[in-house]
Amino acid sequence: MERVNGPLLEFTGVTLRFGGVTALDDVSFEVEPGELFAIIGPNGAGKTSIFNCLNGVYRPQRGTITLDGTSLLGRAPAAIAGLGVARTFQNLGLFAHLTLIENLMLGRHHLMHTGFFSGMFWWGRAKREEIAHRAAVEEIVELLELEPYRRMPAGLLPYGVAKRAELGRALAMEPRLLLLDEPVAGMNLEETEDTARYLLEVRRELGLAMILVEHDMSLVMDLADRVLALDFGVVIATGKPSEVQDDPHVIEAYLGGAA
Ligand SMILES: Nc1ncnc2c1ncn2[C@@H]1O[C@H](COP(=O)(O)OP(=O)(O)OP(=O)(O)O)[C@@H](O)[C@H]1O
Repeated sequence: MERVNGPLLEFTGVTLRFGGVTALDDVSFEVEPGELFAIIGPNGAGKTSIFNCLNGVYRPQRGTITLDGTSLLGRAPAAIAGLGVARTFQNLGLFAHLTLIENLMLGRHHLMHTGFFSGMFWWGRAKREEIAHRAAVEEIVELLELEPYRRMPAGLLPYGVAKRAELGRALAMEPRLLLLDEPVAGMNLEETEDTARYLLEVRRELGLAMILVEHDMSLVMDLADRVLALDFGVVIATGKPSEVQDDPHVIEAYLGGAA
């Protein structure tokens, strides 16, 4: 069911428990189409748990999660990816022995209709499909300025380029919602600035909604349209970056964590 108006993602009243630990406590937020939405919070606040609920790895005990009005609850991760939710990982999720292009082509796997046997019998159709997929991948290579690394095995890519290639693989899925898990973790200042530039470029070119989990506060404040702050699984503030930054609960959560 495709809706014309309203938020792309509705995450409503979600509670997730592990034994005695409440990882998410009645968490609600919405993401609009094309919005860059950031989630911040100290270690253990529940940020990764939100991603894992969104992509079907965890099943919350309470609440609802819908993408364009379609419930994501109870669906397997592959099915949720098929509905248009892509994710990048804190630790790289590329296949080290495959080239950059091959890794990006794998990102399109769920979009391919032609299997091995139908490929044998419907050679023409399979060929046309392959060409269309390659063209889509080449557009991403161009957008992220990855041309010089096309044929390099992913395991040999410099760290910053490998992170960009992972972003490319997620984009190759043609997602409607992209989950970015600490995209600048382990990067130096130059790589961080490059990443910010590429994320803005992706947003401008593709108009894609993104949720960013990130510890680098200046990146969040520069890029995000809105920010949600969590502490011990509870939402303590939601709003524009400047509002959240000045919120006394947020300051308290961060200073408390540092003390
Ligand atoms: N599979 C699990 N089993 C048990 N407890 C878990 C599991 N996953 C998360 N938790 C707990 O849920 C809480 C939230 O963890 P989560 O990883 O979502 O936090 P986070 O904000 O992503 O932290 P970080 O910034 O360190 O990545 C923590 O107390 C964590 O120990």
